[in-house]
Amino acid sequence: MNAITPTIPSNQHAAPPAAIELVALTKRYAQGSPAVDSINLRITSGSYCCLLGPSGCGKSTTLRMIAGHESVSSGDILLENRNITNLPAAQRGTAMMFQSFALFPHLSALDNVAFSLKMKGMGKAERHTRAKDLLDRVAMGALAERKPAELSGGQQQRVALARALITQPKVLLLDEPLSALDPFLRIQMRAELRRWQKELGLTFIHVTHSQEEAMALADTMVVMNHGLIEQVGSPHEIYNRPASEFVARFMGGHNVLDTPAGKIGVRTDHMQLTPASQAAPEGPHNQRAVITDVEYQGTYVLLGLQNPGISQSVQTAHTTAELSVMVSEAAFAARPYALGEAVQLSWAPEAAHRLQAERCAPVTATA
Ligand SMILES: Nc1ncnc2c1ncn2[C@@H]1O[C@H](COP(=O)(O)OP(=O)(O)OP(=O)(O)O)[C@@H](O)[C@H]1O
Repeated sequence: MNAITPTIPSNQHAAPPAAIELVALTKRYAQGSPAVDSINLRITSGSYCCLLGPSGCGKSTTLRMIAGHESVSSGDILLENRNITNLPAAQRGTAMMFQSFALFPHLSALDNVAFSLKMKGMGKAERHTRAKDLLDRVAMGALAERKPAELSGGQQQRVALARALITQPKVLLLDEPLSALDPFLRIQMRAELRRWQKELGLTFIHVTHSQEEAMALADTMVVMNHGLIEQVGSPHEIYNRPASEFVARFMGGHNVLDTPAGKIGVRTDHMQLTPASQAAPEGPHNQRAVITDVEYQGTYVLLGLQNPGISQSVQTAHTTAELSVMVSEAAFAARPYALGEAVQLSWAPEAAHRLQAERCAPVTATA
């Protein structure tokens, strides 16, 4: 165990209690950049926290270290101020729910849920009573005798949740729990997960690569990239004020524009289009562009645009960066734009905010 005693700032008493605190947590699998690079994070008790980021950013490694399924290279993990860094998984007060649910195929739903109590030596009658109570709680009591293969994906997920809860964890860890489900069921089960978390009042830490899933579920989103935390905030904060170019691009729905003052982000639905013939004088909050793509999306039309006047020979990844503008269906019907049409793009100064180009140091973050 590392000899780290977390320093408690004098104003900390005002902060809500942390269920999980990561202190300079690092995982190094081999030479080179660490998979998780000295991250600091406090996850508020009773909150729904989503760890989000592209493949390989270190989110699953972080979750596995919290669960005790992966050793820590350096740093500490505290659960309600108790240092659990080197405790065995079963003694941490966490439980894990996996992507594939990992149910035993030969056991009934009831025996799957009761399994860990059996391992602890609890008698059959008592463990079955406790397992049945939990199955009732997730509306699966009537199907308690069925095997996993006789259950739908959503029902299996409920059994997996009951199985994770039987150990009475303080923190439930969920590793891509919805990715095995079809898109309709995924949205339904997403709502159930959120409801369960609120009803149980537990801390959920949910790993996902889906921005939409994280936005729908999280009280707090933690966006990771290359083993570092890029930004921590509510879905509204992350979507409306992405801190860096990476977060703006990863979350989508934003244009990243080069200005003399540096890079700025503007939401695609916060940009206005004007036909070139009615363009205002060029200024810091507008730009010429040409329509290169028109996509009908139902409630809105997504227009792809490119800066004009850049010959093919000088185009680079930097200069060809595409822009998008989201126009309501009604506005597009009133004034449709055609491919190749020259326009002026503009935005209100308050719709733009500065972006950091890249993170160069780990942030201290509170979720
Ligand atoms: N057991 C391992 N041995 C060596 N390297 C590993 C191991 N597990 C993960 N890595 C590496 O650590 C980095 C982070 O992996 P991790 O699985 O945490 O990423 P992730 O963000 O969860 O990605 P994904 O969404 O693809 O699961 C990656 O570069 C990965 O290749």
